[in-house]
Amino acid sequence: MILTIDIGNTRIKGAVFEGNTQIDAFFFTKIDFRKKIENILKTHQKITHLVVASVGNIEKESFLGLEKELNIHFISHDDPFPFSNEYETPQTLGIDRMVLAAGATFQFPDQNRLVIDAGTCVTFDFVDDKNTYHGGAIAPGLRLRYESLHKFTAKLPLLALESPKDLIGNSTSESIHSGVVNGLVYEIDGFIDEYRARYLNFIIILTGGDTDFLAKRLKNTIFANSNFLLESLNQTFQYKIKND
Ligand SMILES: Nc1ncnc2c1ncn2[C@@H]1O[C@H](COP(=O)(O)OP(=O)(O)O)[C@@H](O)[C@H]1O
Ligand SMILES: CC(C)(COP(=O)(O)O)[C@@H](O)C(=O)NCCC(=O)O
Ligand SMILES: [K+]
Repeated sequence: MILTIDIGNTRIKGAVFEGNTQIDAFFFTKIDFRKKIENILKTHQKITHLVVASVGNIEKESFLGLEKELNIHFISHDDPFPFSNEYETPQTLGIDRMVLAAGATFQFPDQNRLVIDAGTCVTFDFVDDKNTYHGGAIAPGLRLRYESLHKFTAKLPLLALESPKDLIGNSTSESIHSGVVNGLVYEIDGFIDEYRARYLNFIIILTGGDTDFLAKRLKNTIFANSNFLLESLNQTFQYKIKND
């Protein structure tokens, strides 16, 4: 069994896989991280491998000692990936984005794919039907937009995510909700339309912490799967084992 861990800039997510079947899932905070891992290992004693994709600031030291019981692998740029990479700066490409591109390649063969990950940042990643990775976009995520409006102004309050009542915000709060939520929804739909002008057909996968909130508000048809990164991490590791 494999314990996959995705360390993002907001949250740490984990899932246990037996082959391709997910049998458990977790959220961690930085503080309870180590203890929680130890508990998971106790609950699932058949875990032999720990596979980590990190763009956050938990360092390898947090895993110290676990390598006695487990085979630990940090996914890196040097691992085999199922696409050819045309990013001009492949060494600075986020490992999470590489894993998402790999998952899209495995799960949706022989087609153009656009992966949208609505996490701390909203990332767009495009892999074409010849399995060439092109890159995409990095934009601020929902929570980050609320926080930046507050942080970089004198008068704007910090609000929790809420559905705007209308397009036209009739108060400070409603104006912020409209600007953040409607703004991001139009932005994502706008990006998809521009991709469609270049590539007639492609499938769209939406993932990340804001998946469910955004999915129902987009006009485009997408595959919504908030678990896509962890599934892709499991598949990327299995691909590595086969190709090593
Ligand atoms: N419990 C939660 N804590 C923080 N953010 C959450 C939570 N539930 C949903 N979210 C949303 O998830 C987004 C962060 O997504 P996530 O996939 O966890 O980010 P990352 O992978 O960058 O750590 C935020 O924009 C926020 O709106
Ligand atoms: C863009 C990101 C910050 C997204 O992180 P996340 O929202 O998943 O926490 C991460 O993929 C990253 O650090 N990328 C490096 C730059 C790049 O991908 O080109
Ligand atoms: K992201």
